[in-house]
Amino acid sequence: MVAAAPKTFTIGTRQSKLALFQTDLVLEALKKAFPQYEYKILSKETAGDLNTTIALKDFTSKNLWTEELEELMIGGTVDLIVHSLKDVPTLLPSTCKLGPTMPREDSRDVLVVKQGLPYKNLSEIPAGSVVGTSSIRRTAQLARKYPHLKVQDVRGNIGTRLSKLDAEDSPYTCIILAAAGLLRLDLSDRITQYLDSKSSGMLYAVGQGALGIEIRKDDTVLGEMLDKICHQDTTYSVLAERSLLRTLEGGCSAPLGVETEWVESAGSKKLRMRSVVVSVDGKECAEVEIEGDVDSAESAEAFGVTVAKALVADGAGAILEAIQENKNKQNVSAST
Ligand SMILES: NCc1[nH]cc(CCC(=O)O)c1CC(=O)O
Repeated sequence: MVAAAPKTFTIGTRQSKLALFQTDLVLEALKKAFPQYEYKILSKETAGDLNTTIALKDFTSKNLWTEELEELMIGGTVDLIVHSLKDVPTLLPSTCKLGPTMPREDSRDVLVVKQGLPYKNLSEIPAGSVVGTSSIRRTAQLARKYPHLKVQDVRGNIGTRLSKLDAEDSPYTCIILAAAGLLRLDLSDRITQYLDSKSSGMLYAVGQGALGIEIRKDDTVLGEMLDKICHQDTTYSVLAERSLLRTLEGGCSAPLGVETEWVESAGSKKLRMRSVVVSVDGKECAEVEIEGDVDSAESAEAFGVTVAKALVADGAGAILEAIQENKNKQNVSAST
């Protein structure tokens, strides 16, 4: 009798350096916890990778980075997909789900100043300078806190954005990126300033810095395996953040910033969430800071809903509606 070949799990990923690095983190953790199985990687360029000319906010399909890999998973060609959680829509195909996730990298945004320029933080950047970002969240928060700066689109993966910034004829003085990408790619020397509520008033994107590990909904084997390699604090924080985003129905293009941290309060551990919704011109803003008892997936999601309601009570609903109306108008004119 020949022994049966060990079971093989195929991990789907995008092909960017960051995506492959993150996939490797999951692969190594699985290998260590479950050495009896084999693992292989299937990497694929997605629509989001291939189209770098259209501004992100103008894409109509929300599932730019995830859809094609999900189709492979539903078809059985891959068993799990490793995403940047930030790029994963809040609503998934009905047969897919996110599993528990691994420890989060630094979740903050960072300022990266063009090579050779002397500025050490956002407040030192001179009026009229161009900040590169394609994110409506970063644009809106910059307009609110740093109205003297201009914003211009910059697309491409992290390496491409850095070259666009440093090019001699570049229009940019600086760009804003996620710390996580730079840290994971060993580019921390490019970080000029970490941005957060204290240093600059800038909050990060829901899920930023965390991995999204997607599996088939009925795959109890992989679900239990991920339980073994997961980090509960991260899993609960990002469940709360994604529940907030889903409740506001802003989708991935909402000008919504968050900042979550675990704090000791009156002898118990609580999840503190700051959150902001800003109009694109920076003139309107809803902002809250709440602490909640979070000790299960359910209470994490309920906490996200609580924060969303508080934001709406502070005016977030009107800001998001105005953005939606504007989009609808643009779509009508574009299609006639
Ligand atoms: N939207 C692109 C994207 N998706 C994930 C990251 C970085 C890593 C992360 O946030 O997990 C980035 C680049 C960036 O925003 O700088």
